[in-house]
Amino acid sequence: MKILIKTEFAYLILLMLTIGLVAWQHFGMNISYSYQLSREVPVTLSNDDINGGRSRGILSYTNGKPTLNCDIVLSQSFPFCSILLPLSNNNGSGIDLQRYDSLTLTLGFQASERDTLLVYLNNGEIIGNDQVIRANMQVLVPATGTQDYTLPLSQFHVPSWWIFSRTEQNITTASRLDNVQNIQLSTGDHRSARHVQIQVLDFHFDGKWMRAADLYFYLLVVWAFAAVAQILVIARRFRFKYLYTQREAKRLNEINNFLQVERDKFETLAKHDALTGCLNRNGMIDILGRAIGQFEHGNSSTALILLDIDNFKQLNDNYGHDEGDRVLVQLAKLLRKHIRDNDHLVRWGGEEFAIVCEQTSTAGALTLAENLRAVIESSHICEHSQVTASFGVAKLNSKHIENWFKRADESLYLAKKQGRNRVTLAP
Ligand SMILES: Nc1nc2c(ncn2[C@@H]2O[C@H](COP(=O)(O)OP(=O)(O)OP(=O)(O)O)[C@@H](O)[C@H]2O)c(=O)[nH]1
Repeated sequence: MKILIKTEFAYLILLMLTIGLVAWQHFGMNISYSYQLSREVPVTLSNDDINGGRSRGILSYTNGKPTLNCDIVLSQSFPFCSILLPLSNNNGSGIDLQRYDSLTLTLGFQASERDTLLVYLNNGEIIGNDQVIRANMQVLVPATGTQDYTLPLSQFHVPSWWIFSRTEQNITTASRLDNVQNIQLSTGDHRSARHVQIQVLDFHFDGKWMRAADLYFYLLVVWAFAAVAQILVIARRFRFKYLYTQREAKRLNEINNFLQVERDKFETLAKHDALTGCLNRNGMIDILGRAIGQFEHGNSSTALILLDIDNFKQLNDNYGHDEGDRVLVQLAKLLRKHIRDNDHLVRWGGEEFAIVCEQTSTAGALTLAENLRAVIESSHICEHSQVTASFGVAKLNSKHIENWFKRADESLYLAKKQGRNRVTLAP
C-alpha cells in the first residue's frame, strides 16, 4: 500500500512535470539571434557582373541602416543585385539555425516595376573535399514601404539553379541550416529593366532552445521508461507475493498435518486404554450407538460378553501390582488374538473386559465366551499361578443399553457365584 502511494505520487510528479515542460516549451523556452545593423557591420554588395551582367548596385546607409539601390539592366546573364548580411558565431564560423523556427526581416522597399525579393540563407558545408556554400532560398513578395516579414525556416528550399551549378555526385537537395554564413537579399527574377531600393532595418531569428518534437520524444522515452519500471516493480511484487503465499501455504500445511497427527493421537488416547491398548468406555460409544440403531431397524443381532479375571486381588497381593498389570496386558493380547475383526474388545473396568459382538447370535456369543474361557485357562499368562476368568453373556433385546449391561453383569456375577471360571447366559 505504501509502495503504491509512493508510485502514484511519483507518477503525479511526472505528469505535472510533463504538463509544465509542454506548457513551458509552448509559451517560453524562446531563443533569439540578431544584431544591430550599422555602418560597422561588414555588409557586402554583389551584382550580376560576376556573371558578365551590367546591372549596377550601390550600397549606402540611411540612418545607419544598409540600403541597396539597384538599376537592373537586361543582358545575356540573369540580372540582379544583392546585399549580404554576415552571420557568425564567436569562433568565426556560421551559425546553427536548427533550433530556430523563423526569420523576421524589417525592410523598406521601393521598385519602379512590380518585383519579388529572393531571401537566401547561405550555408557553408563540405562536399567531397570542397568547401561549398549551399543556397537555401525563399521568395518574398514585398509591399512598398516599410514592413515586417516573418519567414518560417522550414520553408527555405534549395533552388534548382544551385543544384544544376554543382557537379558533385549524390548531392543532397534538402535545405541545410547548420552553418549559415549570411543572409542574402536579392532582387527578384522579373526580367525587366527597373530600379529597386531595399533598405534593411532589422532582422532576427526566433526559436525554442528545445524543439517541440525533441521534447515530446524525450518525454515519451521517460514515460516509456517509467512504464517499464512500473511493470517490473509490479511483476517483482507479484513474484514476492506468490512466493510468500506459497511459503505460507506450505507452513499452514505443515501445521495442519501436525495438528491432524496430534488430533489423531488425542483421539486414540481418548478412546483407548493406555495400559492394554483396548478401547475404553469412551471408545465404545459409537459401537453401542450402531448396535442400538441396527437393533431398532431389526436387521441384526448383537451380543455382549463381560469377563472378569478371577481372584485378581490375590494375584496383585501375592505378586505385586506390576505383575497384575502385565497379566492385564497379556490377557488383552490373548483375547484380541481369539476374537473376530468385527468383535470389539473394551477394557470395561479394572480387571473387567467387555466384548461387543456384532451380527452374532446368542449361541455364537456363548461359544466364543466358552472358547475364550478355555484359552485363558490353558494359557500361561502369569508364570506364578494359573489365571482364569468368569463370563457373563447377554444378547441385546431392547434399546436400553443400561439394561443390556445390567443383564450381562448379573450373569457374570452368577458365574462368579457359581464358582468362577465359567460362562453364564443372561435370560
Ligand atoms: N495390577 C492392577 N490391578 C488392578 C487394576 N485395576 C484393578 N485392579 C485390581 O483388581 C482387583 C479386583 O479385585 P476384586 O474386585 O476384589 O475382585 P477379584 O479379586 O478379582 O475377585 P473376583 O472378581 O470375585 O474373582 C483389585 O485388587 C484392584 O486393585 C489395574 O489396572 N492393574
